[in-house]
Amino acid sequence: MDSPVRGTDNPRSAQGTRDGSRSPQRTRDGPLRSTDNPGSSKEHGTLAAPLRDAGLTPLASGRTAMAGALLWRGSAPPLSARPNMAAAGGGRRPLLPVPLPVPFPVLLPVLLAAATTARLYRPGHDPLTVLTISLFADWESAIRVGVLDCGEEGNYETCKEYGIHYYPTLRYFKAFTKQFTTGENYQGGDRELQTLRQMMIDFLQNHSQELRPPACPPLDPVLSSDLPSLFDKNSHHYTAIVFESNSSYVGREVILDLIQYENIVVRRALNFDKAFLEKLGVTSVPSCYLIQPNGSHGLIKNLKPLRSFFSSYLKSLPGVRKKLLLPLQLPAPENKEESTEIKVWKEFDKSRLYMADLESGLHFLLRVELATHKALEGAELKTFKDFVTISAKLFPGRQPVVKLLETLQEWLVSLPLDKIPYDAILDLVNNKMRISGIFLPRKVQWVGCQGSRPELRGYSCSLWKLFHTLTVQAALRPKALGNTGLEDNPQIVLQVMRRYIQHFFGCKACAQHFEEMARESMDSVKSLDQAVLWLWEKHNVVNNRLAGDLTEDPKFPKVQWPTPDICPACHEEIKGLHSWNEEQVLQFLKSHYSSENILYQYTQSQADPSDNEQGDTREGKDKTLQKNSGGNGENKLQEKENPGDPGSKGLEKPVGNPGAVQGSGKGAAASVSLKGTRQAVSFLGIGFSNLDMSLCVILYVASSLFLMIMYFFFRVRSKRWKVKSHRSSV
Ligand SMILES: Cc1cc2nc3c(=O)[nH]c(=O)nc-3n(C[C@H](O)[C@H](O)[C@H](O)COP(=O)(O)OP(=O)(O)OC[C@H]3O[C@@H](n4cnc5c(N)ncnc54)[C@H](O)[C@@H]3O)c2cc1C
Repeated sequence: MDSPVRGTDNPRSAQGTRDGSRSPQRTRDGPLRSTDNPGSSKEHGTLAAPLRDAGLTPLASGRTAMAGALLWRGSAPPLSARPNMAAAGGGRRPLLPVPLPVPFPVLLPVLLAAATTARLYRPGHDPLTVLTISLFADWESAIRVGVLDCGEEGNYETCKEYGIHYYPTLRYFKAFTKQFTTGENYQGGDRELQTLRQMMIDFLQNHSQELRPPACPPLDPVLSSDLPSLFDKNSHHYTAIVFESNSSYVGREVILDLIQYENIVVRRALNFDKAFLEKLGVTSVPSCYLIQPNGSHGLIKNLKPLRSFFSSYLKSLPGVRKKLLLPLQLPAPENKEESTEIKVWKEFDKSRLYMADLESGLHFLLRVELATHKALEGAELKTFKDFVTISAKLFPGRQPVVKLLETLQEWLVSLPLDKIPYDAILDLVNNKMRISGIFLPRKVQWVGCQGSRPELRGYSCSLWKLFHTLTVQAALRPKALGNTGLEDNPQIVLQVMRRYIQHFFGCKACAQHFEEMARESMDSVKSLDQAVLWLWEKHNVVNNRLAGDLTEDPKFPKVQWPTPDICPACHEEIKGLHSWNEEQVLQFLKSHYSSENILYQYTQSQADPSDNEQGDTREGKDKTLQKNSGGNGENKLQEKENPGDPGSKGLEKPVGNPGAVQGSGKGAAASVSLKGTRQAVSFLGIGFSNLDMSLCVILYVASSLFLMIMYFFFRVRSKRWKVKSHRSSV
């Protein structure tokens, strides 16, 4: 048999030909190439399995992760990455987000990859999901990878707690971390798989010796002086030594690839001791030298000097086996929720605008995207205020939603603070003050924005629709922004959108692209009509760029919009070339994004029992967990109860009056300092928190005391006066 190992019995007599040194190889191979992780295809028939295998047990299952080492609290690569995964992984099923918290103490190092269902990342650029797969297989006893989907309702609070603003975000948690921490941010320049692997190795190596995870073998190179001891004939296992340059990661990757295998020890050595290397016949690096259990040894030849080649060769050695690990407690398959979601398809008319999409977008924006910011100040606060102002004035929504926006706007205007904790805003959005007549549905209900898979479309679609609607409304009602300080600026909606995307939109790459377009031509917009057309045109530029991209929903291909079937007059042909009739396009946009074109089907009514308790997501967390364990989401519940119920389109009239709203604005202002209040007492339709009640009591006691003091003061005075007048009369 032609073994690639050319044995020599004595390393000191080993000869080698000098064929020039090779620089360390860094694999640029695709993350899912079978050679990258030979075991992966077998071990990861589905992507759900690796997560469960890794002990990343969904909290919903109520079970703990393996050895209690790890629990994840939230989810994932932009679910955006999921379709990519499926494509890149040759039919692998999408990775499931792991809706679990990182528990403290953390026993093993953990890499948390947070992302969102906003799925705004291009396939090749988001290796996180891929990373989790390739690492789960072999590195898991040294480091685990968890994926948190910040677009998942049950994870909103976690993402906020961990301060995840952009996607994907990578956080490291060192082993044996006892106290709660939001982890170390990965600040790396790119998110290429190879870079991430190397970052993880650096992270492991930076663990202090005593905090190094027990299963993590030494990653430092063997000293030249210690090398001869590795040739000890009495060892009963293989010893592989990867000779490499100082900057190479191949050795460490191979070490980690083999940690779950018995009968083999992998070490790395640097190529400093040239004379010794020569004796071993090592003429180039990286090279892999193998010492057999019987003491014979030699350089492994005919192998490409790549990590994957070294690893798979070593794993295939006779007697080298994967260690038997204790079977994990596997949770029940988690996917029910998603598959149910996909099945319940809502029929819709693509020529209409659905309020459910706009409200769901607002809900996501206010309760998820912005809520990950602990406080707003400076430019962010200004952007938020302006966004709320234009929405309050222009959003063609149901009365309770508009009232909510108006209340929020008045409250923001009335607050003389430079910095506002976002929790205070959320209290108002969640109507903690129980102000009658204000209400924003708390659920995502995509209709015209639903995707053929849950990770497609959704929020980013609704955000486009929201801003198109706002530009059109501004053009249709030019006086709407009067007295707001934002009037007389035809670019105002676009500018607010630009700043919103810049400061808050989770997809940084998208924000960058949008900013480039804005810088290029937004200044040229001179009228409200031009603003409508500018956004339409730029949206089509984005559509064009993303056409054929894996983020594209096959059921909703990226096309130049509006298509001839919904607006034939928008299209013209001049000398055989397509051209837009912009006048017609403007008319079409003004009609498409007008109030008259909005359908209220599938909107959630205030009477929805699940919305009666408008607690914040912290309060909802327990409920969410219960919900998750039930395996079905609220969406589905609602769909069952209200499958496109036209009755739900009722435009709820606000129950309260303007006064109530005004008063509540002040009440909400007080809530800035009312963090932590939980229970509320309802009186005359207005909610009072415990703190409110305590303040009332204090005020009551204080005024009673004041009255008593005044009483005694005047009594004493009048006595004195009587005595005085008595004396004078005597
Ligand atoms: C500001 C911004 C920038 C983005 N940049 C990127 C990026 O760089 N890379 C990336 O991968 N993703 C980006 N996205 C996301 C991407 O544009 C889509 O939103 C996402 O892929 C979902 O696509 P969709 O099929 O739902 O249609 P979307 O493009 O989201 O469109 C939503 C709906 O708007 C209507 N519409 C379509 N075109 C127009 C138009 N020209 N004018 C008016 N209405 C229209 C249609 O009814 C369509 O269904 C960005 C999103 C936003 C909001």
